[in-house]
Amino acid sequence: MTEHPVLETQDLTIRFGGHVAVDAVSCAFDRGTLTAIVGPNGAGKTTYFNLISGQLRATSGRVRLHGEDITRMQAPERTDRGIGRAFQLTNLFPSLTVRENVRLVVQARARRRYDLFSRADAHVELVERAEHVLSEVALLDEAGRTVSALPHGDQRKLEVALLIALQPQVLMFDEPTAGMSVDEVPVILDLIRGLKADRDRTILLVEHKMDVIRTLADRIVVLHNGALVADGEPREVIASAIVQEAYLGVESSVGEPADG
Ligand SMILES: Nc1ncnc2c1ncn2[C@@H]1O[C@H](COP(=O)(O)OP(=O)(O)OP(=O)(O)O)[C@@H](O)[C@H]1O
Repeated sequence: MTEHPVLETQDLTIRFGGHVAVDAVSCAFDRGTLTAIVGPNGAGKTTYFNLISGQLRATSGRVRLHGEDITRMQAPERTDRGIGRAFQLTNLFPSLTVRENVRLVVQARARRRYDLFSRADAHVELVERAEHVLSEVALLDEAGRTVSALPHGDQRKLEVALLIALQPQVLMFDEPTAGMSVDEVPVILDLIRGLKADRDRTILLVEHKMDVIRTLADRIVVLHNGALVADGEPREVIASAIVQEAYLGVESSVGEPADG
């Protein structure tokens, strides 16, 4: 039996009026890999993410998860099946504590997936799972704090915690370090690196900062005008003529020297 890639897009396309924002993108993502999706502003990166997570419907083409066609599924159904997208700050409950926020997601997940509520020890298990998630993102010490009182960096950690709480197999991060201070960035990168260490996870990362991409990505996919123009091992892709031409002139952060 052929093993399907965890996630795959085939000729995935979306048009907004006459504008093709994602143009016949075919790409497969395997278990245990972290792929950075890069490209100039307006290249279609976020739109591609929206098509995968279900926020947008494709004009044509397919999205498959473990070989199953999910192109027409709504976003929540895709989440149930294992596609998790990092929460934005707006999804947090600011007046609840960190722990309460995590428990809510753990609980919602359990209710949908495991029917844990039918079991006597369900509560204990949910509590333990939430504590485990909190420890994974090093937020145990802040667990009792109200979200609105958390420093910005910890709120961003909580976003990652909520993603983990969903127990997705595919984890999608859209510019996870955007708007972060210099000392906050390494913390989130360490978290993503830690997630990557679990070889069952498949991570997709939209990111502009080339130093971040260099340290995290196993592979780089380049979008330009909605189309996939390069795909491969980071060093090769960065050095390729098409990236030098199509990307370097436009996105200056990519032009920084390699760190070895
Ligand atoms: N809902 C929409 N309606 C019309 N056009 C859209 C819509 N969403 C995206 N676009 C257009 O599709 C193109 C791709 O946008 P997208 O946000 O995916 O680019 P991006 O690569 O994520 O850019 P950035 O790096 O600036 O975030 C842009 O030209 C954008 O204006």
